[in-house]
Amino acid sequence: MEQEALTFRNVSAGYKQRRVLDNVSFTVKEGEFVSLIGPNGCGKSTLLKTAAALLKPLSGKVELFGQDVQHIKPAVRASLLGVVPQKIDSPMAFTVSQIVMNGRISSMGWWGTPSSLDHDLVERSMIYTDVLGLRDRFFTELSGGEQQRVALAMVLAQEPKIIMLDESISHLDINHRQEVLQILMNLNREKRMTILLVSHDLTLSAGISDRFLLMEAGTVAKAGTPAEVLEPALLSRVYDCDLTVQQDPYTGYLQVSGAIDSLRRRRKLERSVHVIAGGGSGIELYRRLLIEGYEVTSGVLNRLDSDAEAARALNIPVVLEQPFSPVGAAAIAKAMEMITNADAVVLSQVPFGSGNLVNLQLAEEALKRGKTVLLAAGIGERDYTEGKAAVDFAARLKRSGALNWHSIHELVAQLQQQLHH
Ligand SMILES: Nc1ncnc2c1ncn2[C@@H]1O[C@H](COP(=O)(O)OP(=O)(O)OP(=O)(O)O)[C@@H](O)[C@H]1O
Repeated sequence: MEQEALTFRNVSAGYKQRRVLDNVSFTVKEGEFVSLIGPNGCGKSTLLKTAAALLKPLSGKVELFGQDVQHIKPAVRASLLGVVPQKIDSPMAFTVSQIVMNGRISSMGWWGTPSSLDHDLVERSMIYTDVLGLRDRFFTELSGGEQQRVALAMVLAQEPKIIMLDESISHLDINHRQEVLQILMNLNREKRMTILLVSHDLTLSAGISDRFLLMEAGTVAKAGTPAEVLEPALLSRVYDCDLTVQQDPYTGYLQVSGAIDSLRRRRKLERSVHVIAGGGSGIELYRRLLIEGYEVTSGVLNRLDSDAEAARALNIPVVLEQPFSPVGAAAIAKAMEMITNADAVVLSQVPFGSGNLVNLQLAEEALKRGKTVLLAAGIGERDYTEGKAAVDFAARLKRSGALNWHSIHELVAQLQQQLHH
């Protein structure tokens, strides 16, 4: 049976103020080539740092070849695991060959003298990664792509059993990217080296990986073969945008792409959306609706609300009311005018209290005027009114034809369907 190279058992981990990984469990078997994918900030680098014992789990356990990674001595760990980070900060003026020789330090000790084997491994790694010509240059003076190749050379010189690469091919030109991937695939096939590659190039990764781990907000949303994970509905949800997956009829390779058609088509849509928000819940809606090409209006908002500030910065017309005072008739009339001019009304994930319940009345009026009304789902968790008035209101709105939305991607699709067909 294949040995488990890397195993996360119910691992939660993160930084002082912020828990990032939430009860993550998965296994990478020895000899597998796995791509770790997921949107910016979902926790891929944090996962690698936890695997490399640079971060201690808050709970759960990380095992490297069956041993708790926290209990493995650093020198032994270096013989098992090499990490090519996103970026290396070299504090001192090291030359390229000195940096690559660092990969050997754990096996010879800080004060040890490099043996001829060490020199051979360093030389070979530099040849493989095409950095031999840079050997006497200072690392800090290299380009981003050259630095990435040197970092890989250092890890290759380390001769670990598993290599983890954190977007380490992102700066490489197409030629060097192919070469580095070829090196990784050769090591994987010929030496059964286990590879865990953080990648944003889903198409490329699909062609070279045995399996994908798809992360979403600190959890593993799905693990499986590329075909199992590259599923348009799942990807569109996790990346919160429209993605398509096609299979090349000749090679059988999967290709993931954003909707280029809709990008090319994108122009002013001549449709307007009124957003009812508050407390910062409107900012992402404003951003996405403007990018999609809608005219946006918003309100009623409290004058000091962060959404009011964002709307001002984005030139979005808003109806404002003084803070700490009930919404007055003038503001309500102004908002109603905006709603009458809008094609749709979107309610954000704003919490409701007695002070802003009037916004739900505005939505009700919008429905009466035949507007499309889209309501963020889960109002029950955001209802701070007495007697759950907002929940009752939302139920009434739904009975009158309001639609629910769960993600901005879904909201954009619903608007498209309601307003453009
Ligand atoms: N040193 C740190 N201290 C506090 N928070 C951090 C630290 N490093 C990362 N984070 C936060 O942890 C979350 C996950 O970050 P991480 O770098 O793991 O994401 P990622 O999936 O690798 O993203 P990307 O695709 O952008 O590289 C982010 O919200 C990030 O801001």
